[in-house]
Amino acid sequence: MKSISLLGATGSIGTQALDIIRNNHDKFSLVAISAGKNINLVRKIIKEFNPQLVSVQEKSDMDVLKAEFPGIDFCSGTSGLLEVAVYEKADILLNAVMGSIGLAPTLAAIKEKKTIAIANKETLVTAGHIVMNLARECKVPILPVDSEHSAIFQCIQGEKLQDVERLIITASGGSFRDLNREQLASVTVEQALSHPNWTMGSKITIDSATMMNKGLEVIEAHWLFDLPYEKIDVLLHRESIIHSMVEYVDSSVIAQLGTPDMRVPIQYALTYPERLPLQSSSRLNLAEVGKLHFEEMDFNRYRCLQFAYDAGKAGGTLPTVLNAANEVAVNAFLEGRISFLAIEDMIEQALGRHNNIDNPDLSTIQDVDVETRNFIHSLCK
Ligand SMILES: NC(=O)C1=CN([C@@H]2O[C@H](COP(=O)(O)OP(=O)(O)OC[C@H]3O[C@@H](n4cnc5c(N)ncnc54)[C@H](OP(=O)(O)O)[C@@H]3O)[C@@H](O)[C@H]2O)C=CC1
Ligand SMILES: CC(=O)[C@@H](O)[C@H](O)COP(=O)(O)O
Ligand SMILES: [Mn+2]
Repeated sequence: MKSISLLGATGSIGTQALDIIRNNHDKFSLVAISAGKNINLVRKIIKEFNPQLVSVQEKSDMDVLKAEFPGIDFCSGTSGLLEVAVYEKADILLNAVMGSIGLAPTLAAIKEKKTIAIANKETLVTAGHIVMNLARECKVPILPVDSEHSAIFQCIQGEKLQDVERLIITASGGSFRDLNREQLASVTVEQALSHPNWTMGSKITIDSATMMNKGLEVIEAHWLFDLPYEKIDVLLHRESIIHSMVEYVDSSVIAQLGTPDMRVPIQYALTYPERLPLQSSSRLNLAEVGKLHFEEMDFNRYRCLQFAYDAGKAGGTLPTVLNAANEVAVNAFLEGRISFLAIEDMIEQALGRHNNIDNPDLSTIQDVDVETRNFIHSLCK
């Protein structure tokens, strides 16, 4: 039996993780959860899974829940995320919160020797060197949940890192893959939220449309697999059937395929190194799919991908700026305060004005994160 603490239990990844736990109650127990503001869903989760510790974003919500569920421990805010992350009865932290707010809980859980299953890519983008160094020091595994990284992880099992020629991360192209840059000027939030292949949280769906999601994933891959950016490529693949590939020095390419279903990588991270049958997963039928399509990435069309490669290669605090600027700009777009193309303009401005700091420590990263957010807020006014 593996005991799980789940950050972001009410989200897209969180609820799919609950599905896996629900279908394998003899293998997993959910001991602690965090949520944001979806209190009705928190109530349902408590009633079904009976976690012993629950954190919510707002103290007022916590007080309401405390009165309703006297046998459970509650906490709130950023300190609540930390408490859930280090909960003593948990073996695994599944980090499925959205944004770099997931960094501090991840570091705290690593120090407590929890195995980390990480969906929360922003944490690795903003401070990958700190997370991975600490994980190495504490001998804690960081298991990928992001579909592309899980695919790569599956493709490298039993292989040697020095035999890897390059990673090929696939990209669907997102909601606007058939639009040119002129057409992008007038797209709506509703259109942007309509991903062709995946149903996901709103922030990552916008990232997918700007191609920042792939940029974040390139940086995430750099840290997870310890490979230079020159060995990480992106390939447009409309169907999201090949979740990513690894090319080896002998020219062999190993790919991981499947229908787009995040429960596969979530479950693999939770069961690794074992596999479990996945209930009611739709099986891949390649004869039905018929054709798979591939195209080179156009870095002029998808400027955010170029920003991410540049920031990743430069290192230092630039990835922190990239991520923080993106989080605030995407939120402003979702709230209807800025246009779709303003997202990348603002990120470009934030990167352009930043004096990069080499090998930043945690407090430098936190300062740069706050400073960047303030800058983007000032642009959005
Ligand atoms: N969805 C997907 O298929 C994939 C997602 N990922 C990554 O996984 C992470 C989660 O994505 P996704 O599940 O789509 O996101 P969602 O927006 O669906 O869920 C986010 C979760 O985080 C909670 N949350 C948000 N802000 C706060 C906060 N300030 N304090 C506490 N909790 C908070 C939300 O709570 P509430 O809803 O209660 O407010 C919710 O539980 C992201 O990093 C994303 O990039 C990676 C690969 C695929
Ligand atoms: C499911 C998942 O892992 C997402 O990150 C997905 O990759 C988004 O798809 P695209 O960014 O390729 O559109
Ligand atoms: Mn992904």
